Amino acid sequence: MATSEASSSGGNGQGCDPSITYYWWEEVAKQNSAEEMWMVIHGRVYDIIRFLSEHPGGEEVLLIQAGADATESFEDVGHSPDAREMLKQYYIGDAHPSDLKPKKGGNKDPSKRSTCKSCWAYCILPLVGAILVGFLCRHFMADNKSS
Ligand code: HEM
Repeated sequence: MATSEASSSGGNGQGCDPSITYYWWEEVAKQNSAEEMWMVIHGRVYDIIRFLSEHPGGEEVLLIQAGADATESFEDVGHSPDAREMLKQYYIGDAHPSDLKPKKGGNKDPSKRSTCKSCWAYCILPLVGAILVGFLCRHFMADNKSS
């Protein structure tokens, strides 16, 4: 179960409801053991350890999503309203609204860098092309004049 230490983790941030326990993504990721297994679905944190063996879709799929955001996988399956109702009994709090969700496949910086790279390519390449065409035109015009 959630510890009081975990539950005090920053419920006083901007736009936070004092009646809700907020968890940082880092904390959620750590709760991935035989005693506690947390996952986030639509920004809400669930401790699904009691549900593991009962899940009609099997334990395996839940284990893969443990400690992470399972929203996409949960929705992909097209769970029934009953399944959504069941979620409530495992709810322990919300993912902290001011915490950034960890991205799959690395942090934000590399993707930022690649965006910048492509931006440079988009700006510089046409410029170099235009200069090259200008030089070629001048070269051919000079050739025509001299002959
Ligand atoms: C705590 C969260 C979850 C609950 C309460 C839950 C509940 C259920 C329930 C009740 C069913 C039976 C079918 C239905 O009523 O929709 C089901 C099936 C299934 N669930 Fe979940 N589920 C959860 C999370 C997940 C996640 C994260 C996945 C990831 C892929 C998943 C994959 C599946 C699959 C593959 C089936 C079988 C679907 C089928 O046989 O057609 N579930 N789940």
